[in-house]
Amino acid sequence: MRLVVLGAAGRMGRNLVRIIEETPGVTLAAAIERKGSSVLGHDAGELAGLGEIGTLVTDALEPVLADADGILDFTAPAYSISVAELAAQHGLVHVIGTTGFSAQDDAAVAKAAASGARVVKSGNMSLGVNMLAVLVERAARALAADGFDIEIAEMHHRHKVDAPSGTALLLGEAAAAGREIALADASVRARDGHTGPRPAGAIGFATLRGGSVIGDHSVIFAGEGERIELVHRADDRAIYARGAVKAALWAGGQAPGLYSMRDVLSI
Ligand SMILES: NC(=O)C1=CN([C@@H]2O[C@H](COP(=O)(O)OP(=O)(O)OC[C@H]3O[C@@H](n4cnc5c(N)ncnc54)[C@H](OP(=O)(O)O)[C@@H]3O)[C@@H](O)[C@H]2O)C=CC1
Ligand SMILES: O=C(O)C1=N[C@H](C(=O)O)C[C@H](O)C1
Repeated sequence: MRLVVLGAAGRMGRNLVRIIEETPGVTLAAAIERKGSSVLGHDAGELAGLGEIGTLVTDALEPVLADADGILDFTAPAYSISVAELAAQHGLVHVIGTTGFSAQDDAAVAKAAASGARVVKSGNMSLGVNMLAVLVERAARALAADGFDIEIAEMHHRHKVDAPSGTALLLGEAAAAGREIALADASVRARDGHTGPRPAGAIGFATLRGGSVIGDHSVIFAGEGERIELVHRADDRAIYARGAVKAALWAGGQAPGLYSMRDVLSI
């Protein structure tokens, strides 16, 4: 399967190039960066710490799509939406790891998936986080009648631009599904000043940013006199890149549509 990596010089882009190079059954079709980027013309393998692989970074996405099967996209929402439209036109697999989408952005991606793209979109492509989401949904369902409050805390590196993280929202959706409610009706995404007591049934979010933290997430079920904490800590961005490549290989065999990592992993 020939895969195009967008944002190839980014933190995730470099990991994607490394994982493609070591995974049987996939090859790097092109490495893309935006017009004017200082890395255009550089070897994508050099950027990824592999040495020369002969694929030079280019800003010309459309010409490479005719010879590609899929696109791996960890960039920014507006760009991911425009690429989803191209993926639909070319009938390609589009794996979207980008986070920070609005509801309107999500609708645009769903439209592209309904027009011919095979889209896998997830706030977190790792096996561990998607397994955690299964556990969170199960715990939220089992504890629904017992008055446990749900709080989701996340910490990421100082460069992260969106909050709460895509993973925190994915875990919030899992908790809401367990309680059979809509997350939008229950989520409390910020607290400041005299907030009053915690609303019953709220799903709260807390965001920390600093240093080089790759991604830590905790889902806390706080009851009367006891507390359950379900935690995932990422030690290496390769977990996301491996998940993205797995998603691309899986989506290649699916009908056009919008899929999640839980679909890919069958969990
Ligand atoms: N779902 C998952 O498992 C994971 C998701 N992510 C998400 O992936 C995204 C990227 O994260 P990360 O790699 O750390 O970020 P980086 O900033 O390191 O990389 C982003 C890359 O995308 C490029 N890019 C951004 N906007 C555009 C645009 N409009 N047009 C063309 N290229 C663009 C950047 O280029 P430039 O530098 O020129 O802006 C850069 O090369 C984030 O949304 C993050 O939350 C991250 C890890 C895992
Ligand atoms: O920006 C990041 O780094 C990450 N983003 C994703 C998110 O928003 O949850 C996934 C992971 O936590 C790393």
